[in-house]
Amino acid sequence: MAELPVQRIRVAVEAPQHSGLSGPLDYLSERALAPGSLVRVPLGRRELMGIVWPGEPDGGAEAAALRPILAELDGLPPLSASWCQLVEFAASYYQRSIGELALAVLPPQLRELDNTQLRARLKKLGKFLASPAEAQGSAPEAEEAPAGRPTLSPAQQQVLDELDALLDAARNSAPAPVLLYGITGSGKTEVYLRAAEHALAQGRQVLVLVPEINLTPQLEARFAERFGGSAASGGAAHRIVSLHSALTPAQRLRNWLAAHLGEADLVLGTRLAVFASMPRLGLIVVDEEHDPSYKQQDGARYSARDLAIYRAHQEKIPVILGSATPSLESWQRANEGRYKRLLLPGRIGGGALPRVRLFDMKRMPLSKGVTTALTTPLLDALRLRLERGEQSLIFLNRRGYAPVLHCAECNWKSDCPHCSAWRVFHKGDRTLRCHHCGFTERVPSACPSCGNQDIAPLGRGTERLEEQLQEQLPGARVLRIDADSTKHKGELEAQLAAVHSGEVDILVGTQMVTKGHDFRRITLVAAVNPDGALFSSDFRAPERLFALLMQAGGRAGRDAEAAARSEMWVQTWHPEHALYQALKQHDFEAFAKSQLAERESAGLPPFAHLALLRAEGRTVEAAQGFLKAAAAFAQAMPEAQGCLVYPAIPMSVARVANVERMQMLVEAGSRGALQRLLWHWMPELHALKREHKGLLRWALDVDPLAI
Ligand SMILES: Nc1ncnc2c1ncn2[C@@H]1O[C@H](COP(=O)(O)OP(=O)(O)OP(=O)(O)O)[C@@H](O)[C@H]1O
Ligand SMILES: [Zn+2]
Repeated sequence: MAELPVQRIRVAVEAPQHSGLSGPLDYLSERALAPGSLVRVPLGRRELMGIVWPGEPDGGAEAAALRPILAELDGLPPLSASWCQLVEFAASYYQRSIGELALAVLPPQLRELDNTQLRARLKKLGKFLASPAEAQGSAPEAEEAPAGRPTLSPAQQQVLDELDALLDAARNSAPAPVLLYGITGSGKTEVYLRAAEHALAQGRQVLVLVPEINLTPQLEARFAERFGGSAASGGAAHRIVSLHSALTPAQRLRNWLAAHLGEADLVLGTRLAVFASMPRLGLIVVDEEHDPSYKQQDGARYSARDLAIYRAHQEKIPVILGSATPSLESWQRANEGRYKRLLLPGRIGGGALPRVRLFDMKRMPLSKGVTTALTTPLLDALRLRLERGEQSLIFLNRRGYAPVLHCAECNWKSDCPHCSAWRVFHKGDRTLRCHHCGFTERVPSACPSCGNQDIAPLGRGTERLEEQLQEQLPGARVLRIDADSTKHKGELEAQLAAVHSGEVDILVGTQMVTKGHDFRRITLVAAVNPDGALFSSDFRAPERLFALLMQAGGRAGRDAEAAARSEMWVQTWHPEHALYQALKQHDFEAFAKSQLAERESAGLPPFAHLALLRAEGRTVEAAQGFLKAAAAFAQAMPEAQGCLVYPAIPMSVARVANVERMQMLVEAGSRGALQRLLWHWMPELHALKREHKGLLRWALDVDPLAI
């Protein structure tokens, strides 16, 4: 038999951008392969997974120089054209190579499989799917018995009607993104559930994004209760899977496969789930859309929220962004009419938002034996809750016992030898720990510098607050929830369950506990030390603080019956600050308006577009030298017209693990102008890296969140 002519096939492989291989590579195959198919190919001396990529092969190299595709993973339907397009867009927008991004967003285990292993996995998946649908993972029991489908509040009904109208009007075109602006406890989740029901009824899949892993169990439980096939859901079972980084590699692959094969109807996940392959996708929900966790902080620094909007547009499906404190980007787009703003103005049950009280620390009497966080009025308020059998939440965004240990004799402080930061005192395991590089030592019994026995903690973290509460309020059941208390699997779920079931009187925690949780018994939320963010050099710090405090306050009075006596306390040295004044009125709109006016006059996002170039070197000079050369090159580029390159400055924590870190901001009036500059600049940066030997790493962050 005559040999078939071999063909060129374009394959995306995981070659990092700096290798200079930015696009897919050509390989040879004896038969045509559908775009989106997974294949194994040689690259250098390695053999890797690749994805047959849509589009014409490069055709550059001689066929004789090309290598053959080794195998095709034939048990799976190919990734869809729109999935490939999403990846291609993200790679281009965030300046990464297609192959790097495409492979990085697949479940890690998938990349390792051969055909035999894949078949075994699919068989296992089949068994899993045959088992009765139940939430995957450890969804907590809902506290109250499921009430089935509640009657919608008039506001919820109106939102859903408007949503329907929007979809009707947008037949065959992409509906505008919906910004669901609803105060805390207004029933946004119920709106997501109904919108999901609608999509599921049409045979479509639904993707729900949440900012943090620890919010997935709660949401999963609510979706499972509604759609998981229990009596309350009316019997029709839908498969729900989650996708986040806390799953085992095997679970992640299984859930991904379930979505890809169209077997899972609902996918709940964190930012990485925005890349889930979902052939029947019909709705995307982004809960707490303002949350900074949607931005990936390394590798391809993508914003899952922004990609969700792109994906919805491309697939012509609705996307709902929900928040009580929308990001100023989204808020501005709604102001401009590009997003459709839908409003849930009141709490379910008609309860009020907690009364916000600002306590001026300058006028606070210092109570004996208690440092300033636990002021007399706060202790009284806590006692009152204890007497009434209600819960309180104290929010302090700093974990550990104290941020620094100090010797009053010689002024030694527990700095980290490797970072420009203090090591934090953790009393529980008697360590000094650097939260930047992880360097950990046992607490010295005397000052390492002068031998003084009397070294003392300065300041306070959650651990110390917990201890002080126990001292001041003996008998109160105090529980701390932060990254330290929840290191092990299952701890957070157990702790949250204890709060829900009323085994806790006072909850102390970092921002971990302020988000999303539907606590029913809290009537007092106190922020004891929030001022730091008011004076940050990051222009987004006030926006973040406002959102955090609104969200924290939103944990109080969620039960309408208790709403009237619910309070949010803010202990501050600056009660007159505009941010707190807006908070006092629960006035997000006034706050947004004033922030947007400031941003506009200062030429900051959303009125300008930013990229941040970061450089790391063993010395400041190495990092700076690279950035200076990069700036000089940019300034000479015709594409940089209308763009501004700022001088390089050290990052806020300049040295981490003995590496000096610098950053340089680039600003442009439009997205297009910024993208043009970056496109021409990137190849030069790769070349510059080779010239600057002292440079360890550089990275580009498009639309950076933390500056
Ligand atoms: N129509 C309704 N009838 C009765 N209860 C409802 C209704 N809609 C929502 N709820 C209940 O009200 C509570 C608050 O709703 P939900 O958690 O959806 O609010 P949210 O807006 O998402 O809050 P947050 O932004 O604070 O997380 C929940 O316990 C929910 O079950
Ligand atoms: Zn360190």
